[in-house]
Amino acid sequence: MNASSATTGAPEGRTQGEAPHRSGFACFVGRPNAGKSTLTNALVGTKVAITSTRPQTTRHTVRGIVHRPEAQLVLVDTPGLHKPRTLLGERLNDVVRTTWAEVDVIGFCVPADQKIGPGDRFIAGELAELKKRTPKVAVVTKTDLVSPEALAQQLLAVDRLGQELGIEWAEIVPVSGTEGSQVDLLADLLVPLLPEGPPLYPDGDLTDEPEQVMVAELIREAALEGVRDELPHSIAVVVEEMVPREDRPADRPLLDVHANIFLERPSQKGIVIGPKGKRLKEVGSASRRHIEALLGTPVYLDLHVKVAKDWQRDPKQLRRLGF
Ligand SMILES: Nc1nc2c(ncn2[C@@H]2O[C@H](COP(=O)(O)OP(=O)(O)OP(=O)(O)O)[C@@H](O)[C@H]2O)c(=O)[nH]1
Repeated sequence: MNASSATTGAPEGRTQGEAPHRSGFACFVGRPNAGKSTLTNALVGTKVAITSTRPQTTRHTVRGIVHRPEAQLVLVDTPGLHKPRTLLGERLNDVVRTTWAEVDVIGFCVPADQKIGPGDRFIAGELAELKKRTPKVAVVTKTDLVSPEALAQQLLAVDRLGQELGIEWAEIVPVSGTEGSQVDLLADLLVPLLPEGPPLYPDGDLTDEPEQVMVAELIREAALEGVRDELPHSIAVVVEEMVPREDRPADRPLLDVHANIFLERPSQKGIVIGPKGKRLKEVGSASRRHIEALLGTPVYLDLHVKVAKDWQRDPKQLRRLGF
């Protein structure tokens, strides 16, 4: 495809074909809780990646797509890289490294409100080792939490970190995902780092993640809300079926969603289900609202809690649960 046919809708004042259309993949890396998912959502403008106040909740590679007249930026949201303790941990790290090797630009996220620590160094060290000369942009996140002076210090610290490790940051950009501040600027800076090429996805697509996986993530997010620290890594959600209810009038459709919440141990059931099933009901209604918003249709959600013993350590179970 030539450049001009891909730049339809170019802003006024720019003739078509002046700037070539660019498209490609970007991913944000950084320690758990660095604000990667929030930033992805802010860039895409809708809730696609899963955020949580708990670390390491993003398990699936969720892509958000930023559509611009002159460019298409596909965001690949990777799980936090961490020292593997279980088979699942190892797989997650493999997923992260594979993702890094495939993208056109990498955003290294460091929260503005925390000193650069061993976690950041570990990841930056891995980035420095990357064989491919993929451009790397340092993103200082959560700028709304700090004073301008503290932010300036953090920008300098990130610059120094790059020099120490031999990483040449293509840009160093401060942003706030929650406030949306400088998010557009970040997109503006990422776009020129993408290769020339036609759009990779149809206009209007926000993500190519299968709907069922996104629905499962929404349920998992609701199930994690407010539970003890030991649970997050023990919960997996599988959507077994999503079917439109038959015999519904065309103007009042209903989607039946059947999903299982898998836990590692029977003792965890009580936490998720709650007294007289109260918590599970709350999980159901909270996630149903999000699913309805995502899919734009009323949903009947049928949730079951099951125990899949030690699923994190069992390759067969991991595959069945989609890892
Ligand atoms: N104040 C403020 N909080 C933020 C901002 N970005 C993220 N947060 C919060 O920081 C926490 C972690 O954000 P996430 O976006 O889930 O972080 P993540 O890097 O994707 O985390 P993992 O999935 O664990 O790797 C959440 O509680 C967010 O609400 C920001 O710009 N400002």
